[in-house]
Amino acid sequence: MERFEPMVAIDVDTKQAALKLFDELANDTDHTPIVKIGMELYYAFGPGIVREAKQRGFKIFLDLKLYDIPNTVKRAMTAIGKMGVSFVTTHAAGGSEMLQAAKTGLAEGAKAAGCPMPKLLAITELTSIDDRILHEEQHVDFSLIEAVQNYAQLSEKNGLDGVVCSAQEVKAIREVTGPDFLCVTPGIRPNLQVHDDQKRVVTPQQARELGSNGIVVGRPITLAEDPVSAYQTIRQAFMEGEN
Ligand SMILES: O=C(O)c1cc(=O)[nH]c(=O)n1[C@@H]1O[C@H](COP(=O)(O)O)[C@@H](O)[C@H]1O
Repeated sequence: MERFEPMVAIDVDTKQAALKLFDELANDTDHTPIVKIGMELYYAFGPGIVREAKQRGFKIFLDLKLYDIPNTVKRAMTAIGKMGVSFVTTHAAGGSEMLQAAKTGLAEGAKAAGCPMPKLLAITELTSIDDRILHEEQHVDFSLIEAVQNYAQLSEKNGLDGVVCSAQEVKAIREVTGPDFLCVTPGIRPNLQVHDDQKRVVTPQQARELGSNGIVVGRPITLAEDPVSAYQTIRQAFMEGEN
């Protein structure tokens, strides 16, 4: 099973804070994390922040969660495909036509720029959603696990490389998808007693045991007193199964 180095979500509000984290994390050259650039950094600082991360040798997970009509998603993905990033996200809820458009656009952009094709992942149900929100607010009649399984199947059928889900659903996803289909899992909390906006959480060690291909970790690293040491502890638990 393919297991990626942890993906560190650099969700910070200044360029200086982002560059500081890049520099600190780039120093551990034996275990370089994948850097996740999401909406906060990208909307504030644009493609320049992606270049800054690439210059330091990181693989980039550009997490912009595209969700729009197929034509708009295709064109945006074409632009993203030219950026030389390694992972990209869209929402499975956009449906098969949008998912295919995302893949086509991404491939066209990558080809035009001579970049490798990034791995295209679909968000299933955000890890901040629980059964109550799904039923009471979104009026979905299926269980969360069933909804996630459905989105995983839909994504695989439309040629995506994998999904973003909680590690809690990985086993259920593996029952309905092929062995190479990727499950990338945020909602990682080394201390499960900490309650915040994440609802479906597991420890790094549990994510490993549940068969996650890659963990996405933000605040447990970015807000730690020593982010590099927090990263190393989390990495070891996920990659080597030690706490
Ligand atoms: O696409 C994502 O990465 C994502 C999907 C999801 O369902 N839940 C989720 O938390 N994320 C991202 O993963 C990161 C989690 O950060 P922390 O909650 O601070 O560890 C954030 O950057 C989220 O945007």
